[in-house]
Amino acid sequence: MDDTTRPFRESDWKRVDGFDFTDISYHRYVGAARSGSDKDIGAVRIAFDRPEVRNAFRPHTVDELYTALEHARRSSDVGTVLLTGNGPSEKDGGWAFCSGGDQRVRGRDGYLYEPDDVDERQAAANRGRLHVLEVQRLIRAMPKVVVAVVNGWAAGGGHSLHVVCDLTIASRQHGTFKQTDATVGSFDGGYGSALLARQVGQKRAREIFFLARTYSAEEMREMGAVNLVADHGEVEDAAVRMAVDIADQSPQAIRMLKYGFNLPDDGMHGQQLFAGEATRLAYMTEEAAEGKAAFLDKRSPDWSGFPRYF
Ligand SMILES: CC(C)(COP(=O)(O)OP(=O)(O)OC[C@H]1O[C@@H](n2cnc3c(N)ncnc32)[C@H](O)[C@@H]1OP(=O)(O)O)[C@@H](O)C(=O)NCCC(=O)NCCSC(=O)CCC(=O)c1ccccc1C(=O)O
Repeated sequence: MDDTTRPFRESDWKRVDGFDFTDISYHRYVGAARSGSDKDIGAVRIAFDRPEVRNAFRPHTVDELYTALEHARRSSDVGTVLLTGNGPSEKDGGWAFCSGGDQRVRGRDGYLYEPDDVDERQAAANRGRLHVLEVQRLIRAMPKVVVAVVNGWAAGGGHSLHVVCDLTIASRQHGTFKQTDATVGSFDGGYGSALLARQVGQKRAREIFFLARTYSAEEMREMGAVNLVADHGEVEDAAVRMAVDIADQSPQAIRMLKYGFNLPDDGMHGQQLFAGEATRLAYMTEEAAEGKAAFLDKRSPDWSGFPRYF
């Protein structure tokens, strides 16, 4: 197969209206015929769009990424988010998922907005930022399946983003993993390392961070941090096929499963998300409706019709 084939089939996607992004692209899947499904599979594609710097993110990129992810989170007809990087670089043909924080705009207290991006009223709040961690939390907390499509380098903070996604598909020819945080004096001591250790084991995770070596897609699959390796031109097709399968599952079951998987590692925040969804389900029962009705009727609730299940 020709490994320079582009994975992004533009005609199968429609740009999501209402946004004027510069550093990312945001599309909705409209290629039902090619996906093999006759229904809307509820998939969106969010891609870093800075291929000339291996899709490194600056604060403005992170803002846009957060905005698109939050839009996807709030869209009740979206079930799967593909997160990837546009490419290749026009400079040298290199492919990247994401190479982490843009080192050119790193200041002494975080990453700096460029002057044109700074809202004067918020100038003080816009000083050094490390808010890709907010994006990590959003990916973790959104009750949709987020699939990292690693079509090139996943380095530094880009490596951490793939780790925090629910599933990862990687390009056999170009998917390359390298945790460079420590090389540049950074460290993701949160999800990027702890969750990686859950995925590949403590010794392997420490090796990946402490040695900052380069790993192929196949090596990462063998270690357990990648679900599927596909030929470069087919990585996005493989991700769409995952979205087709996800669309066949109950949205409620997916929500409860994602929060159930997160719960042991996410402490009370994980418990709160799981419990919130359990509360939503409870509200849908006659039993909960009786509690509300009794309050509004100014009478004692009558629980006699509701068994004490065990
Ligand atoms: C990714 C590489 C291994 C790719 O190597 P190669 O294919 O040889 O390409 P290059 O020639 O190096 O790069 C081409 C071109 O791109 C520029 N570039 C690449 N990466 C970056 C970057 N991160 N920032 C700025 N520019 C970049 C490179 O300079 C070249 O430009 P030319 O003008 O053409 O020369 C390799 O590129 C590489 O190692 N890149 C750096 C990876 C890196 O160290 N990233 C930062 C890690 S730290 C981080 O991401 C912190 C993020 C964060 O906010 C955070 C904070 C706190 C906790 C957690 C996190 C978190 O990690 O999420």
